[in-house]
Amino acid sequence: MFKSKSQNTDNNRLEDEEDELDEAEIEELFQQQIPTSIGEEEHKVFIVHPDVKWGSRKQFLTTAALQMEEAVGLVNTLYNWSVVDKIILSTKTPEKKRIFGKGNFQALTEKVRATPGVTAVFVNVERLSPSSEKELQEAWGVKVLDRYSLVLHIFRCNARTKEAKLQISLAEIPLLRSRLRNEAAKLDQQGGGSRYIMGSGETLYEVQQRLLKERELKIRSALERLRRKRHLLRSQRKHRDFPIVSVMGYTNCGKTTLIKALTGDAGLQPKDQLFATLDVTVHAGQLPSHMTVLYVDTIGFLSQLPHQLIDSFSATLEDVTHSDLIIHVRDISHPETVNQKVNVLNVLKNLQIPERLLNSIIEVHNKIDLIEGYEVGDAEVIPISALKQHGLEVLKEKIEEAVVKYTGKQTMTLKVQLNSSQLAWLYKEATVQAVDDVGDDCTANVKVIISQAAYGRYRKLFQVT
Ligand SMILES: Nc1nc2c(ncn2[C@@H]2O[C@H](COP(=O)(O)OP(=O)(O)OP(=O)(O)O)[C@@H](O)[C@H]2O)c(=O)[nH]1
Ligand SMILES: [Mg+2]
Repeated sequence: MFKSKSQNTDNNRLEDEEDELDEAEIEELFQQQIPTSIGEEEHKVFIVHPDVKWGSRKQFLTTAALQMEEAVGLVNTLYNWSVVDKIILSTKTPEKKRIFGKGNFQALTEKVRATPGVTAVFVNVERLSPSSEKELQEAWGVKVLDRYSLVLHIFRCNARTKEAKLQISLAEIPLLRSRLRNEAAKLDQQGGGSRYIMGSGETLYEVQQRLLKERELKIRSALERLRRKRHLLRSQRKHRDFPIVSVMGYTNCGKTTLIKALTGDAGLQPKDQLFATLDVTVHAGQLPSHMTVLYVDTIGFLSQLPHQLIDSFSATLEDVTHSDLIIHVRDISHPETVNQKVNVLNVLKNLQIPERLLNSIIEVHNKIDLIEGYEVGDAEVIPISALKQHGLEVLKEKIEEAVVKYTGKQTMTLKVQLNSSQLAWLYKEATVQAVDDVGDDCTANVKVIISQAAYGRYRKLFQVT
């Protein structure tokens, strides 16, 4: 908790905290290649999507096709990777030890072996147990990946900031732990695993486990410190009273492009790849009445993002629960856009976002430039092209309307007596955006973002009509 008296002290503390975080240490944690990590080599990938049959054949095939498409998208995200072949297999137990039935497994093994150039098989399940990973690897003679290791690899390639790097290092811990357990079991079979290290009273396995635990604690405490810093920034932001608008949606739908278009922030880099944005970043933009709002760029959704990965990244979504408004961006040119919408809304519900905020969602249909004559059926939905900057004025008006509705804040220009305490009061109770036209009569036009309640008090206090 920060109990400093002035903002200045807070700032100093912020810097102190920053110093406590050893940059080199974070880099070391991150660079330490985990044994299962994939490296930078080129891969030609065979994708297997095992799925349990459910509903009608059509329903089954539709969902399986969406998930296969996502799997292909994941592989293509990596610039020197490509898909050589793909297959959907129905299975009874996709998450169990034996994923494939005997017949299926044999047929699959023959197919993989007969595929020229293949260097890896991506089995599209959340996690493979280390033993089945090993078994499949031996049968197919190539690297075997599950969604956890692949998504982690993609995150690793895209991580830029300290927080993202730490979160990835944390997400790797379960992989390291299960690998360690596996190795210990192997050593035990050979009769060496439980031997004590001379004089230490610990076995090798116990030492390794302890080191891993220490690594985890180190990462967690570094993350906690960053998080506290973010809380502080957030409370300072709140104090400034700028409305906060979170921009959310499926990965690659155009969130970053849209924020760039709304704010003109040249530092933003949209990319045609999944998970280009791994950190929550905040960018200021102006609405038609010149009210300043802060747009929060967020990590994109994916229908089957592994749970543990979501856990380590959910903290980054904390900011969203504190926003005033959500914009849900949809890539309307994507063949699975409807399923994607359902998925995003489900994730939002699971994030325990307040009801008020869920009701405030503005749905935006992006990439309309890719569909000739696109028309939305719903008057509440705003069609845009973030890339071509079409529809942005209408969107800004809609955002402003919603901000006023949900926050009670509006932009006003007030005529203020400079020889009274009016201006000081406004600085304290509202957000002063500009002070203009200081004339001879000692008045100024002051542009403020002010809540209805504060404006009521202002009028009463200074007897303004
Ligand atoms: N044709 C077209 N392409 C767009 C439009 N908006 C975004 N794109 C493209 O879509 C790709 C993804 O854009 P981003 O803004 O990085 O998407 P994002 O939602 O931030 O993606 P993640 O950060 O990975 O979740 C880029 O290649 C953009 O140029 C649009 O209106 N029309
Ligand atoms: Mg982005």
